[in-house]
Amino acid sequence: ARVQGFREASYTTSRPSYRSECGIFPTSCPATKYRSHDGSCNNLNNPHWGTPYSRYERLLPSNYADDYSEPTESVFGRPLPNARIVSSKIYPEDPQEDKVWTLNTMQYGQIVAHDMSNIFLPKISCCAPNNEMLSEAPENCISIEILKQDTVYYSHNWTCMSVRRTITDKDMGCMGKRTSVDQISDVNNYLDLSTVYGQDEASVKKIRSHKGGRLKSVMKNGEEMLPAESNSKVCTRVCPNEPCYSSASDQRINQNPQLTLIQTIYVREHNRLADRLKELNPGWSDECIYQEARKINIGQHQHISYYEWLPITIGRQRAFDKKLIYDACGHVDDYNPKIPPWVFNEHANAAFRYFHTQIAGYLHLVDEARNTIKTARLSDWFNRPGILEEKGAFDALARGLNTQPEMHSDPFHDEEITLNLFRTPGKVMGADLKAICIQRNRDHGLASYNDVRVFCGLPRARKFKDFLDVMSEENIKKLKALYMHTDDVELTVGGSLEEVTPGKGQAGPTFLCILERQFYKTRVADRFWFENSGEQGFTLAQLQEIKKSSISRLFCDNTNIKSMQPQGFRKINPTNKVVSCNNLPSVDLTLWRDDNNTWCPSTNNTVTTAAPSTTTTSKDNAKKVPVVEAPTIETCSKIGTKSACATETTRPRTRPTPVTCPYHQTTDETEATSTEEPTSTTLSQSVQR
Ligand code: HEM
Repeated sequence: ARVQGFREASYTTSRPSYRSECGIFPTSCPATKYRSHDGSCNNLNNPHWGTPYSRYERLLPSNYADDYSEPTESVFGRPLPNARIVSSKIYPEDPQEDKVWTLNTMQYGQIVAHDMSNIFLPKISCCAPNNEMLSEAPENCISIEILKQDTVYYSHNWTCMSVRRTITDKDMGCMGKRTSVDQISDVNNYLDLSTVYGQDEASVKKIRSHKGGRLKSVMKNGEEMLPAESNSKVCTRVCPNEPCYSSASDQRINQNPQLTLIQTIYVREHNRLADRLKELNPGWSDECIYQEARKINIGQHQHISYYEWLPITIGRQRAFDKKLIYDACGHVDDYNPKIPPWVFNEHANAAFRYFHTQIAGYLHLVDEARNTIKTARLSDWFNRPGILEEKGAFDALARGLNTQPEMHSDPFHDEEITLNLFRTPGKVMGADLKAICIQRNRDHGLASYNDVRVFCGLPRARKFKDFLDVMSEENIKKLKALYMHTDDVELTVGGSLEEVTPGKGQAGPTFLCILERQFYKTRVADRFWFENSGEQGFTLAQLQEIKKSSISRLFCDNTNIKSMQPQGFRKINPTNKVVSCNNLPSVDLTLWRDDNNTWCPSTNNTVTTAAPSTTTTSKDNAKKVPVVEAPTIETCSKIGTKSACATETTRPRTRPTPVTCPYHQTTDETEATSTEEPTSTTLSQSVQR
């Protein structure tokens, strides 16, 4: 039986138009069993913990060169090498595909990253020790014009060799206080699908349809898509009518097609859940259905993130040893109200970014037989999500994510992100993500690589050869050619050169040490964590259903894909063969049947017969309800070929486009020699049965 008496989660938080404090401070916390959208009141003793506009936490004290200088010299006054030069020497392109994991492993990582943090750049930049936000106070700002120029410079000029720094807190009004300030993240820190549901109560209002608990969506060519904005400036448009999706959920949603694809899948999943809950509980209100569907969706996301994705990323054994996951089907109840959920600056702005190494420059569009039918060049589609609305492209890209390998975790990076990031149509080059990441490390004054090594139990390197404990001689040589002293090596750079131990995660020891600390707190600091019992949690039987969710089933349920390998993060191989979607475990939602209509006591219990919706989710529903057909991008409809307004799509590549991906073949050398870890018990068992 469910505990009764909660109120529905609708309340306001205090958000002054002129923010003087970092974070959002709720005026009161309502008695509700649902999490808020901005993360407030998750921790009842510290209701502002985890809210947007809060500081990144630091594992180690900041390490700014000095209060006034440009971050082009180290804390010891020695000049630092130009970030773009470091990037080109340390992170050249040398494409090695990963032998075990699919591109979906990389892509899901970005979903997790965006859920947890986002540097807040415009206008406001830093947070003083007294929690004062140094931002809009005029005396602290140089001028908005300068900021604009800097933004332009930052966006377009990273390609040239004379790289300037990124916007720093010095620009933003923290001058003279560099050593004591922290940067700010503008999204809530909990792993709660805030990328889908938005960051506060105000933005979620724009995303919800307010009917049947659903999120807004539209049908286009028989596909459920996010509502597009016709005149949004956040996207690049080659054709005038290219869609651009709402930034009400997360401003980065349009950044690359595969990111948009997974976010769309999560919106479809919400609506699929909402439709089913409504069927089971016709008396539930819109609010009740919305909150329960959201809760299930987040539970599934947390399960997939921690039980499928995280063990690949940081190593299964480590995930168990560090109490990030449990070999248990029941509740875990490890919530610790004393631990704040803040994201570590060293995590978001160094360690977690390491996985940019896994990005592939070309996205495969794959048919149901797992043949690659086309490829799309990544830099043709930055901030151009319209590719997803091309006929058949959504499903083909979705299959591609689960078929194409991610790139191997090593210092090498695809030039699509080190030369062509955010390349605009007609331009031959774009920006350099790795140079940006190095500059970001400097701007944020992150503790040095050597200091973090010591924090993580490695000895301080006095000479470059002391790095030999975790790095190859060749990589040490590269560092020595660029840096004057071991203490000058930035965390971003040093950590990325550490050897990755096969079977023990996808990063070296220093980054793993940071990642494991972050993922521990992200879990135990969340009162609404899906494995917690209590009024806000799932019943034991429901939890066991949630634990059946998987990345593969998520894709099956929300695309037209008919078959999937059971472990979508793992490449197709003889022990992970493509099977009918019907054979994959699914969450039995009948456990959410509320015959007495007691779960949502404040619900208006009248059964409403809503007007036919113009939106729908599942394939079945798509046939039943009227559909709003949207115009297609006629002239841009041929992916990878030149058309009236297509971008330049080809550059000479040494890599041939693979033609087929024969999953049915039994010999797979890469799998035989791979260094993969033991498979997840739950998943592999369910598959083999
Ligand atoms: C095609 C894929 C990706 C692209 C194009 C991309 C691009 C970017 C860009 C442009 C930034 C902001 C850089 C700055 O201004 O400092 C960023 C930040 C970041 N990226 Fe990625 N990224 C991708 C995938 C990933 C993946 C796979 C991960 C991790 C698994 C990741 C983790 C992060 C993190 C943690 C940040 C900083 C977040 C924050 O602001 O707190 N990214 N990325």
